Amino acid sequence: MLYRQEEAQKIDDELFTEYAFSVDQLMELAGYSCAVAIAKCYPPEKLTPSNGAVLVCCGPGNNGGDGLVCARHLKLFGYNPSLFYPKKPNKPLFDNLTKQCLGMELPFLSEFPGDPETLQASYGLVVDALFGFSFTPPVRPAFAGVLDILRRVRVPVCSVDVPSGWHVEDGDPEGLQPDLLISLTAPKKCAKHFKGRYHYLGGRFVPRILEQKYDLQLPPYPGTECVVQLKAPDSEG
Ligand SMILES: NC(=O)C1=CN([C@@H]2O[C@H](COP(=O)(O)OP(=O)(O)OC[C@H]3O[C@@H](n4cnc5c(N)ncnc54)[C@H](O)[C@@H]3O)[C@@H](O)[C@H]2O)[C@H](O)CC1
Ligand SMILES: [K+]
Repeated sequence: MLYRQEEAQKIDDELFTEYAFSVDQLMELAGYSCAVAIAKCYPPEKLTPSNGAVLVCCGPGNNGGDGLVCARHLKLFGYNPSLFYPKKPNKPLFDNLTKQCLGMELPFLSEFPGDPETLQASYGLVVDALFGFSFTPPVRPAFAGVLDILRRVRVPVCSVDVPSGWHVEDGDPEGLQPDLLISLTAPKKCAKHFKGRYHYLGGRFVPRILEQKYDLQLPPYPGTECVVQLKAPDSEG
């Protein structure tokens, strides 16, 4: 079951109000599941360049927060993440997530690599945590250049929840084409346009009653896993 932007926002809101979760809690689980899905698809020892360098691009909303959490866990999993975080909101949640990353020796870039070639010479993977389910196209100028470079890089791009720049329901055929999509809570409608090799669902925190209310029909997570694979490359599937 694929769901609409408005439903995604309602479910999110209910998790915080009716079910009394805090944003930090859900963001930790969301970002952690992204790091786990990335580690399953691209083990650090197989990345080129061989130092496990990953560029994590974080946007101004909660999708960006998921990116900060994901970067921290990637570091613990043996990757070498750097962050690009040009528009940090002035809120304790994002201050703390930033401090945690700095405390774990993750560098923050002052400028985005100027072209796809420069980016892929230094990083074997990009995490796209720029925009999630609250994005409305077209992208504003501040992020247009970054999205254009991400659209053209040849290293795999892993998108958190929604490929950035895509309409949450209609996608964007000319836009970014990630190799991995990690849908959070439940896949949004745009996921039907996803053409990459790997699709995972993460954010294993949805109470059964909420799942039934929105008829999410979530696939069963295996055992104690925090992610479930929805699409594998043809050779594996
Ligand atoms: N319940 C869950 O599944 C959880 C999901 N999480 C993640 O949170 C995002 C949604 O976060 P939200 O803060 O609502 O919005 P976004 O991050 O998608 O973006 C808002 C941000 O973007 C700016 N913006 C919007 N449109 C444009 C545009 N056209 N150009 C430039 N900028 C734009 C807007 O001004 C805001 O600043 C969800 O996808 C998950 O990734 C949580 O982690 C918790 C649980
Ligand atoms: K994203």
